[in-house]
Amino acid sequence: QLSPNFYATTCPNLPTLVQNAMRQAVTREARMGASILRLFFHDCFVNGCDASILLDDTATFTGEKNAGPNLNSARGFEVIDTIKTRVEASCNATVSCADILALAAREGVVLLGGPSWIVPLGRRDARTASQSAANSNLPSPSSDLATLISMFSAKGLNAREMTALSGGHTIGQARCSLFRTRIYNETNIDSSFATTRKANCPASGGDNNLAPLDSLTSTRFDNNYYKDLVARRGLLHSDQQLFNSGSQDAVVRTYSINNAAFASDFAAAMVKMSNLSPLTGTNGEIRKNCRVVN
Ligand code: HEM
Ligand SMILES: [Ca+2]
Ligand SMILES: [Ca+2]
Repeated sequence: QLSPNFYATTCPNLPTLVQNAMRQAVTREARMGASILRLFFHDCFVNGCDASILLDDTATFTGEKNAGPNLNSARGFEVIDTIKTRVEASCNATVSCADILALAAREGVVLLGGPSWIVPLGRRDARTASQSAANSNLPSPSSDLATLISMFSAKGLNAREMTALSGGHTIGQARCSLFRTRIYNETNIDSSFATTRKANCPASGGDNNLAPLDSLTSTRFDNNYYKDLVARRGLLHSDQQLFNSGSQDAVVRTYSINNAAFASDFAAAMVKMSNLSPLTGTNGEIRKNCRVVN
């Protein structure tokens, strides 16, 4: 139902506008490519790719930004605002925030050296958001493999697609509070890796100290994340679950030695995720400002 050509006549320079703004943002801070990718994931898993995550809370509206997985964690909203402002200047009241986020996520990945894919377009923006769905539909870093598989399966994504999408952790950072238990209490971890991470993540305090999700190339979209998993250097409990004598070990091994296989599976799974229950036709709206309903 979505189509890559949706704005071909109504906003032909849309891809260029998004690309240029993302290039500026990622040049300023490489991590922004990661942050925008994560925003898109957190949008799509909560009532579909409808830009629900972009809505600000107000006195009378509870959105998703303060849900557990997003609070003090989701970032990059200003970049989406900048893109939206430029797109409105060029194609007034035409392009949804949901489509801008989908395009920006791809650009971030491409700018950091990852695969490209064709983004289906024509999503419209939600007039609602759900903090409770954000709390219940997004996986936690303490999730076990069975939970990860079932949460992705609930979104129509199989275990292999879950493992490929988790490769999003080849870029970006995580806070100490979310990996402390892993580095202090778990045994399926490389001991020198644990020691290194403990230096910037004390047993108590330093909750917001950051560490790279990929130990070597956190600003490069490559397959090193899977090499880390094979070496038991997964940062999050949920990461190492993908390589812990379970059903995904073989897939992780394949991706760890075959970047092309990872890149192509990741791209295909991103397209699938980007099709999660979009609002189309006359449903939803084209928001003027991504932070508020019209
Ligand atoms: C499989 C289940 C997943 C879990 C449990 C999970 C969990 C997390 C956690 C806990 C963080 C760090 C947040 C913080 O420190 O505040 C994080 C960061 C990140 N996640 Fe995931 N994630 C999952 C899947 C994904 C997927 C499917 C993608 C994208 C395709 C993704 C992309 C990212 C990125 C890029 C970052 C870094 C963001 C930044 O540096 O701003 N994650 N994730
Ligand atoms: Ca959503
Ligand atoms: Ca990497």
